[in-house]
Amino acid sequence: MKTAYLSIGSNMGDREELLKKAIQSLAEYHDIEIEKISSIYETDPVGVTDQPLFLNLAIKLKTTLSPHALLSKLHEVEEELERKRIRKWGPRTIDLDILLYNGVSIQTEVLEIPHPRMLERAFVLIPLSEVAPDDIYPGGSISLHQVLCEQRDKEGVRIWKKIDWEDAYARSES
Ligand SMILES: Nc1ncnc2c1ncn2[C@@H]1O[C@H](COP(=O)(O)OP(=O)(O)OP(=O)(O)O)[C@@H](O)[C@H]1O
Ligand SMILES: Nc1nc2c(c(=O)[nH]1)N=C(CO)CN2
Repeated sequence: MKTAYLSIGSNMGDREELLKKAIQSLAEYHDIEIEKISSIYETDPVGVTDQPLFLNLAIKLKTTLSPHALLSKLHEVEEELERKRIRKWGPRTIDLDILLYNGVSIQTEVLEIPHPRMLERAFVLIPLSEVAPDDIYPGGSISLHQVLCEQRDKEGVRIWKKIDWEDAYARSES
């Protein structure tokens, strides 16, 4: 089993419901085991700023899938949730990104790990530090917690809801 970290975001439609559905779809897949889910954060849009606020979270999972197979699974979930992408960095119902995968570095046309923009994004690092405080950023020797401490711009990211995810699953299954 390999360990991977994902970032999930939504800023269109019922944002919380879409995040939950994405996690549920991943959890139902036999090659993926979800280990940890961060709180939900409400975040100011980065890049294209004239768009609605996002909800963002991070998850830690174990998987037998290769990085490319995991990416295909994420694309499937995005399609299932009728991801609409109106413009680059613009509003979307759901966005799933691979941040880290088992300490490896990958640079291909379709997949880059670590995610190339993760270190600049407080909306990624703050949730990620909840689920991966002791993990080491690939190629370096500092932990993600230290990476976060060194990141100066933590503005525009507010905790929105702490969810007891076990409870949330138990309710949706009953
Ligand atoms: N680590 C990664 N996780 C997810 N997709 C990736 C990754 N590296 C490269 N990609 C590629 O990026 C493509 C475009 O992704 P997407 O449309 O979600 O970008 P974006 O969310 O608008 O911007 P950003 O990449 O800055 O988050 C995907 O189809 C995928 O092939
Ligand atoms: N706050 C926030 N801003 C963004 C986000 C996101 O998930 N949250 N995703 C983007 C493209 O991946 C661009 N900008």
